[in-house]
Amino acid sequence: MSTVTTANYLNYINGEWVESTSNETIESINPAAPEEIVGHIQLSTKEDLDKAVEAAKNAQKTWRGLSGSERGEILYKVAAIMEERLEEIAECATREMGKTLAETKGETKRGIAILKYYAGEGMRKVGDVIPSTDNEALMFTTRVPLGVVGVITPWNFPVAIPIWKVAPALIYGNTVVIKPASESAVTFAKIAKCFADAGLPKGVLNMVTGSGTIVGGGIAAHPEIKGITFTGSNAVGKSIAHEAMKRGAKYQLEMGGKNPVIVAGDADIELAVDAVIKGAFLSTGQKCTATSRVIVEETIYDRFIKKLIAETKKITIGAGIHADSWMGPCASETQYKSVLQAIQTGINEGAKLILGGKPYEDKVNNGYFIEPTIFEVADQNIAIAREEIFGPVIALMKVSSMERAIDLANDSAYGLSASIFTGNITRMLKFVQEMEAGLIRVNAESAGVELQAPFGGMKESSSHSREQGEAAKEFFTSIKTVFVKG
Ligand SMILES: NC(=O)C1=CN([C@@H]2O[C@H](COP(=O)(O)OP(=O)(O)OC[C@H]3O[C@@H](n4cnc5c(N)ncnc54)[C@H](O)[C@@H]3O)[C@@H](O)[C@H]2O)C=CC1
Ligand SMILES: O=C(O)CCC(=O)C(=O)O
Repeated sequence: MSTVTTANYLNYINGEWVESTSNETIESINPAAPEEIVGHIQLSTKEDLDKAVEAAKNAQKTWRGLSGSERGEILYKVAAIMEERLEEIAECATREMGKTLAETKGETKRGIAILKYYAGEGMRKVGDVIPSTDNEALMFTTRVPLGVVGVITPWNFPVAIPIWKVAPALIYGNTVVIKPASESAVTFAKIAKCFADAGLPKGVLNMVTGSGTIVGGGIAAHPEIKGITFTGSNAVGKSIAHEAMKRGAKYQLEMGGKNPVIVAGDADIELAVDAVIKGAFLSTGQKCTATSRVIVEETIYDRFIKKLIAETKKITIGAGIHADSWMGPCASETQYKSVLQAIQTGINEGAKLILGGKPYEDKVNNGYFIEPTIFEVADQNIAIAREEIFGPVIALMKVSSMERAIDLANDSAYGLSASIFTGNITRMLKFVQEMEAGLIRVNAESAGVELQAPFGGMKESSSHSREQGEAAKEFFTSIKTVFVKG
């Protein structure tokens, strides 16, 4: 294992590692041991951002002029370098935001697979031939990059999310300015280094770290940034949408979820319990696709709860870097406090706490650990049943019919992911038809998306666009319809 470093991580602008003009840095700390500084990152200024945007703009013409396969070759090299540095990147991500090493290794492998997928995309078709009503003409579509794209990413998937935005942006010929979340910026600096070491031309990818308002807000408002892709909270997502709309920029938002799992009377209880525990508590519940509401048919409710409690009690909590920890800490003090507050609100609003609900005491390092928490909820209007918590908390609800289960599941401002556990094909099909969610999962946990498939939500979970797979092309390019007459 590598030693902990308190190195200064610089911005990456125009192919150079540079300090911010502010001469100030922010500490990125280990949430499993908050005294430990993982690294110092730049507290950047608007001036730093402007330089990055200028570099990206200058690099754009040459970059878009390369063939897709030439751009793809570079992404394959980045993937190969990341493979060599997998342990270092995963370990850094675990130290920075707390999820277990098994999870960050899996996530880094996923990042590498995404790079390879989009490297291959450079050789795939970009348009269609469409029959013209004029039989002497040729009509077809082609696609062009947007230009400079701004990427604003969260801390909960410090490797996969930045890569699933940057890789498609680059392969379709855009240049990028990225602002990673401060809680995971050291990890992204290590990823940016892989791009640099793969020989990406200067200015094609630029990283500027710092405050959400100054750098993130600056990206949203910058007149030279033609597209913004964001994952994070609903409040910030909406502010980005307003800024982008004011100046006619394209935007794509992936935001919250309050993802339901329906457990029908005929469900395989063992399978459902296993999926609920993984969906709700892996990554300490800090996924937009995490299982948050569990809606169980009354005929199996008691058996389901008994098994859920028994299995949840087996969860081992501790620093993600230790192989025997199954669940790490919340990613930051802010998250820790906000989850404890949500639990208290649940108690105050009359939900029945049946397991957990307290900080998990870590006498050695005072990490931000919280026990896996399960509430029984009779009133679906209380906050714990409606608001995204982003922590290890489940709201359990009992229903008398599948109609009621689907109504309850749909009674949410969000619509990202939803699962059902049943062996009954009629129930499955009804769920597929009626559930208002971008990701429909049958006999599978609510989290865990495949990189080659479209990802995104309905209602307030996204800007109604989709990321990943071929869907990424829709955001990162503009279509041109070409009519040619000889
Ligand atoms: N959908 C998802 O995957 C995520 C959802 N969240 C939700 O958001 C809550 C708060 O987490 P935060 O880290 O504070 O999320 P956030 O939305 O504040 O941060 C996400 C990214 O946006 C940037 N940002 C912050 N303010 C900005 C602004 N005014 N303009 C442009 N960019 C800005 C941040 O620096 C970060 O890079 C969580 O409890 C969770 O409910 C958070 C992270 C990921
Ligand atoms: O479930 C997943 O694998 C992806 C989740 C995600 O994109 C998120 O939490 O932001």
